Amino acid sequence: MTIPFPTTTQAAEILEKVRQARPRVHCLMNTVVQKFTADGITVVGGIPSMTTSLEEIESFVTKADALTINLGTLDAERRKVILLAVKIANASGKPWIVDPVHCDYSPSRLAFARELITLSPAIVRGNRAEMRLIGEVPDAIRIETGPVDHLSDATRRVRIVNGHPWMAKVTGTGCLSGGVIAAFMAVERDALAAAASALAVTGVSAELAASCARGPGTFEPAFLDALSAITGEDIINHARIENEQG
Ligand SMILES: Nc1ncnc2c1ncn2[C@@H]1O[C@H](COP(=O)(O)OP(=O)(O)OP(=O)(O)O)[C@@H](O)[C@H]1O
Ligand SMILES: Cc1ncsc1CCO
Ligand SMILES: [Mg+2]
Repeated sequence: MTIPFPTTTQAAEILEKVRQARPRVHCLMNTVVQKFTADGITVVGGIPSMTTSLEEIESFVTKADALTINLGTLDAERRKVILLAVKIANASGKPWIVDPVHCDYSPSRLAFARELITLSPAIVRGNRAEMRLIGEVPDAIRIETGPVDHLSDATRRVRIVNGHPWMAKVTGTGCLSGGVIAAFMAVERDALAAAASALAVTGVSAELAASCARGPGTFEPAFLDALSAITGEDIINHARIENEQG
């Protein structure tokens, strides 16, 4: 029998650590889902900051515990601020995750995503179409989300089977997961355990939320309510964290 990695008990413990430590997460988030992402980080127990100002990014990243970079609304100014933020995060040992949103729509965005991947992110997360183009990421954890989330590093493969189809009907649940994963990475050095736990927490929260929502519109606030209220026991009872072989 293979032992699930991380166990549901470990996932519950990492969530509790987030709630105790209240990590600061700086987000270079697309303009579409800034509020939703900030709310997701807040209700799970972290403290978000969102500025994209070139003059201020050094101070914000220095004060943050982790960084999330999202390419959803990329322009020339954002490219500059992202590269500076990454430099500061790397120099100060802060973990960061990149979400290559819509890299499948634009060759220049794909090239920028690939450039970022050479700069040592802890994690690259995208949806199926995006990660198909990104391919392997030998020096980072690769996460492809969807009905089942697939996570891998050089030696381990994990899948998270939780979630609900309404997650795909609310814009930004993937972007939000980047913020939540960053909060979990801030308190757990093993980034694969952190990310698997974060996705189990969002997936189980979505299931609990869907049971009292009527559709995607009422699901969105119910999801934030569930992320706020979820207990360690909910995770132990409902998380489906599975090892993948090979
Ligand atoms: N059909 C589904 N069933 C269960 N969970 C799902 C389903 N589709 C997506 N999810 C969950 O929704 C979240 C977002 O995944 P998705 O792959 O849709 O990201 P995305 O396309 O990058 O989203 P966005 O760009 O809108 O932020 C993940 O946590 C994933 O597990
Ligand atoms: C729809 C959309 N466009 C740019 S970012 C974003 C949010 C989800 O990826
Ligand atoms: Mg996305």
